[in-house]
Amino acid sequence: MLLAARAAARPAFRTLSQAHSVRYASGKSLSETIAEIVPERQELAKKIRTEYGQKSLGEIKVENVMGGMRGLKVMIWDPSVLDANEGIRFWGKSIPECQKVLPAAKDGEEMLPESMLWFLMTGKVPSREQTDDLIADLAERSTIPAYAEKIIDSFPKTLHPMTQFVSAVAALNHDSKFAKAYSAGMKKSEYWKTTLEDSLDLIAKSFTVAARIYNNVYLDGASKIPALDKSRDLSWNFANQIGFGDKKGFIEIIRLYNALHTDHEGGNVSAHTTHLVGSALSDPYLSYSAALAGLAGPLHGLANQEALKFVLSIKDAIGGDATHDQVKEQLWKILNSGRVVPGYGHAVLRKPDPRFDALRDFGNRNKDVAEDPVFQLVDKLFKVAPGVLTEHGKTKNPFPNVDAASGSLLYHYGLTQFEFYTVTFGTSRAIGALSALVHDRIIGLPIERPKSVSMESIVQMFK
Ligand SMILES: CC(=O)SCCNC(=O)CCNC(=O)[C@H](O)C(C)(C)COP(=O)(O)OP(=O)(O)OC[C@H]1O[C@@H](n2cnc3c(N)ncnc32)[C@H](O)[C@@H]1OP(=O)(O)O
Ligand SMILES: O=C([O-])CC(=O)C(=O)O
Repeated sequence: MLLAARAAARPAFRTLSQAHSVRYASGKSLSETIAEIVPERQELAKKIRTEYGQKSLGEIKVENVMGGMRGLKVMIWDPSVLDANEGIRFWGKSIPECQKVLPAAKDGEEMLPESMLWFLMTGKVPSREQTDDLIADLAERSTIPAYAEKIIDSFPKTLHPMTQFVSAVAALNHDSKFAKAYSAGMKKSEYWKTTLEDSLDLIAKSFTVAARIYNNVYLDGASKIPALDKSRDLSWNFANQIGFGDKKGFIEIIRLYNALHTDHEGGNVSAHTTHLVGSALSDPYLSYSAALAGLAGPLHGLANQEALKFVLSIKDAIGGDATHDQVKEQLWKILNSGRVVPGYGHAVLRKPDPRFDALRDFGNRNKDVAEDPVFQLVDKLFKVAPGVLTEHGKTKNPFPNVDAASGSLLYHYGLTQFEFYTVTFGTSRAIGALSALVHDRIIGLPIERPKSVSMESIVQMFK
């Protein structure tokens, strides 16, 4: 009776765009929901420009310029803000708050990257039905064109999976709706719409691209990839396509992993790169491909591969039951050799990363993970490394970041090829970075072009 009343009250089926035939049975599509907030976001941008345009957000010191611009408030990023002590908040909500309110899959408990995507794009928590509609919409977009398949299949197996990912995502710009509309004379006020279309296409296809790379590099090649099941979410299909479709725990960790890694405000290398390249009105594919190249650096996303490599090296050298003193010894070894401890430290955070906490909590909630010696070693490191790093005295933050835990969970479920881990990070980061890019276009941000100075000019200025 209730269901029938609800169905009767629903507006007619809507489509997200002319290009897609997915019906948003829940009512307004994602695009229509964003369109509703466009006037208020533009109004806010106008107010900020006119009323606060001449206010100062802080002083720029020479140490900032010489120190990677740390701490300078120099860009707008609306979907998330990072606090040094609390960690990330998405539109004001902490990770535990998001875990409470963002819908999970019908067959799972972890928040879905799709519900996080809706939230990041709109600032509104999606209903169960809206999440289902977005899942269906993305599923329709997730097939990759034959030319892109050919390109991916032509890569040598020895090419790092991230390099393959960077190249494949750039090549997808062949079908960019933004680039096509721009060259046909699209008005500035319309930019956000095709940016959104490209972003949703890219997000959906990135999972299929990632699975294809995995099959080519580690399995029997593309011809053996299971077909996409368009009734399922992106993480389920990704897991299924790389051979983990029957592992519920793996599917759930992939969902949580993808939801957690989406966004970390604007200053990190991958988010900032998307924003910077996008500011030249390069389309979302080119912008995000550049971001992936940054994510592939060992001080950023590649640290998750490096962190697991380090944990396994301790296990190989000493065994899973290493004592705290033995772990300490390994930490000093790496520090004394002049290397960084991967998975520890952060440019902004000054407390343990709440994403690390969420992943550790997942492990502790799942008995088979909690009993895994590799996961237990991660836990031991967490207890020992902050003290060692503090004694070492260099890093401003001796605590773990997200990369300290993520690899051990993937490894536990059998995804042992850690050179692939950053690709999974990349499927997730697209969701946050591209949500922010849509917002850049909504408020009409200009090309990014800060002023640089030479060292000689600094000496000249202050001598
Ligand atoms: C998803 C992410 O991207 S999270 C970050 C992932 N990266 C890592 O885990 C790699 C290890 N960590 C690091 O290299 C750093 O902590 C970074 C890159 C994350 C942050 O860098 P910064 O903001 O420059 O850190 P900070 O100001 O604390 O650095 C001061 C010094 O401590 C050192 N330091 C920082 N972290 C570590 C660490 N984990 N191990 C050893 N030394 C460290 C720095 O190398 C630097 O040394 P230097 O003066 O000789 O150059
Ligand atoms: O914020 C940063 O600089 C790095 C990071 O943790 C992320 O991008 O997820």
